[in-house]
Amino acid sequence: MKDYINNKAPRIIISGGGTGGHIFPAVSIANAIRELCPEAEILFVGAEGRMEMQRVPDAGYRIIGLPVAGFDRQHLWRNFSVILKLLRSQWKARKIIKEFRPQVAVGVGGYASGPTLKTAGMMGIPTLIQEQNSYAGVTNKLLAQKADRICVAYEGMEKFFPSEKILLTGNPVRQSLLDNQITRETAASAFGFNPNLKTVLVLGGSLGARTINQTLAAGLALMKAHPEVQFIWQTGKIYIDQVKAAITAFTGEAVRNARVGSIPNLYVTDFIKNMNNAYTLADLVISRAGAGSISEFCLLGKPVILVPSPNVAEDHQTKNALALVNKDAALYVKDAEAQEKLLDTALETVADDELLKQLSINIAKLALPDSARIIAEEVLKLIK
Ligand SMILES: CC(=O)N[C@H]1[C@@H](OP(=O)(O)OP(=O)(O)OC[C@H]2O[C@@H](n3ccc(=O)[nH]c3=O)[C@H](O)[C@@H]2O)O[C@H](CO)[C@@H](O)[C@@H]1O
Repeated sequence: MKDYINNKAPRIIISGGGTGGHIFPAVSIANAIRELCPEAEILFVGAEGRMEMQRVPDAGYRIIGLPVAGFDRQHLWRNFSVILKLLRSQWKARKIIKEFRPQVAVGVGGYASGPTLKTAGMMGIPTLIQEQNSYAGVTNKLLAQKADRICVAYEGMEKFFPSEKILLTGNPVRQSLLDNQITRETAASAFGFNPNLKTVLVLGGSLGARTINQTLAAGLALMKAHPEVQFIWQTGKIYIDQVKAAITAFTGEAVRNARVGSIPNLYVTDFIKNMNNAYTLADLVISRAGAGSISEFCLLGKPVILVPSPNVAEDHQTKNALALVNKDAALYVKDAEAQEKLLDTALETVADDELLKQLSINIAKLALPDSARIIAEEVLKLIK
């Protein structure tokens, strides 16, 4: 790597955030840069008050927050304060860039990345953007003209970006998920579960999913009636109290340490920190169709039922999901049909070993490995 950088420690800004879907790839890219070039200085720039302000320092990196906020696409008249925040953020980004003097800036999407990447581009600093989804986000589309390199995870992204800048790298996934050596027994004991029973992992993405939570809350009796299947249910931080209240209303018991005495096959939590345990134990996953989650399912060969969120920009989760469903690599339940179909489909699927095996084989074919390292190399190449 030294020849890229003339023996000087490279300084790199990584910007983006808002949800885990942008933050986790950013941290993976930073780790891969550190691995290739341990002396690299890396500074994150995110949005004040958002998830990255906690998760990035947890991962061992410094982050500065901008007062940036997302546009309200439904009520345009409410955006006056958003424009002011954007101007203040651009001014602050300029100050950060002048002080830190990065040789390259990396944008991982989300409105948090807009001011820093735009300012870096205007100041003549090379930029690389990473798009996780099969339908490009608005911030990345705006940044694309000035970007030097655009790393994508799906084919056909020429619809959104200049084709000569595109590189198909896949989405970076936390390395620890791929190096996982945990046994099924150890994983089961983390949830107080039996390693010999089938397990369904229910994920709502980094923030949780209302429909999936409502569906499981309405399906407590069905889960209780199937003690041969264990459920790990991740609700998201904003829904955990509602979910616990629904469980208590059904059982008459409080949820203690994620467990309920009268439904011993259920584990409920707002967020799973150790995804290794959860993935090791899961025979089937029910999930939103966030791009990062999908990349993990592909790399780990996990059979999955996707329930795309209908509330995301340009319905991009449905497009992410269909890219797999069209190759028989995942099952698909529409958000509007979840209440009616989701739990029954999950119980039928998890009992069908042949189907589980086929789904696992088909989804594993779509994996794009080594993404973080490939992107890190591209970042370092941009340093003149
Ligand atoms: C509502 C919303 O705007 N969602 C977007 C967001 O998804 P979201 O933030 O949900 O992100 P992804 O599905 O891409 O990734 C979620 C990440 O969180 C991790 N995880 C999840 C649950 C948990 O308890 N513990 C845990 O560690 C997963 O392992 C995964 O690494 O960014 C994605 C990538 O741009 C988009 O495709 C999604 O549409």
